[in-house]
Amino acid sequence: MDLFSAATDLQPIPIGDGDLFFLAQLPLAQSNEAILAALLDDIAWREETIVLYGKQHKQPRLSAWYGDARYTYSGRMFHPLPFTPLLREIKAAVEAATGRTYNSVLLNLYRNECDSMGFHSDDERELGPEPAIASLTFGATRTFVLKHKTLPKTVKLDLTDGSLLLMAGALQRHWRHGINKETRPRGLRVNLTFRTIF
Ligand SMILES: O=C(O)CCC(=O)C(=O)O
Ligand SMILES: [Fe+2]
Repeated sequence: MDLFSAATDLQPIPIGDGDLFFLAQLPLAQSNEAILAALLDDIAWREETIVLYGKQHKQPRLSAWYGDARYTYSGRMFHPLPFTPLLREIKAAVEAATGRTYNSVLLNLYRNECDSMGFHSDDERELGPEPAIASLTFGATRTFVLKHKTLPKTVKLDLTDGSLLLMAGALQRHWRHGINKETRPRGLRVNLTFRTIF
C-alpha cells in the first residue's frame, strides 16, 4: 500500500454495530465548486415546515427530493421530482465508488452555521432492513455526529468538500446521526444522500 497518496476508494471506518466507509474526494467530471454552483441553480430548493406538538416549525435548512420512487419521510408523502441530468451524472459517480445502485436522492442545503439536522436514523420501512445510504458533501465542512442508541458511544466525522460517506449494514439500527448548529460562522453546504426505495 502506498501510504503517501490519498485513497481513491472508500476506506472502512471501524465503528462497530454497522458499516461506515469514507472517501475524501469522490472522482467527478467537474470541480466541486462547479457542481456546487450548478446544484444551487438547478435544484428546486424548498423550506419545509414540520409540525411538532401541534406547532408549525420551519426546518432549519432547505431540502429537495429527486428520484424514481415515492417515499414517506417524517410521516409525510414526498413526491420526488425526476432526476436532472446533473443528478444522474453525480449518481453514476456515487454508484461507481460504492458498488451499489440508488433510485432517489434527498438534498439538504445548510445555509450557514444556524442550519442543522436533528438526530435520526434513516430506518423507514421503504429503505429495507439494512439500507445503504451514500452521503456526498459540497461546500463548507460540517461535523457529522453519530450517537449509539444503547451504548455511551459518540463518533464525529468532518464531512469536507467533495467527500463521500457510505452508511450500510446494521448502522441505522444501532446508531442515530445528525448535524449540529455551530457557534462559529460556516459557509453554505449542500449534502446529497442517495438511497434505494423499495
Ligand atoms: O447533511 C448530512 O450530512 C446528513 C444528512 C442526513 O442525515 C440525511 O439526509 O438523512
Ligand atoms: Fe440521515
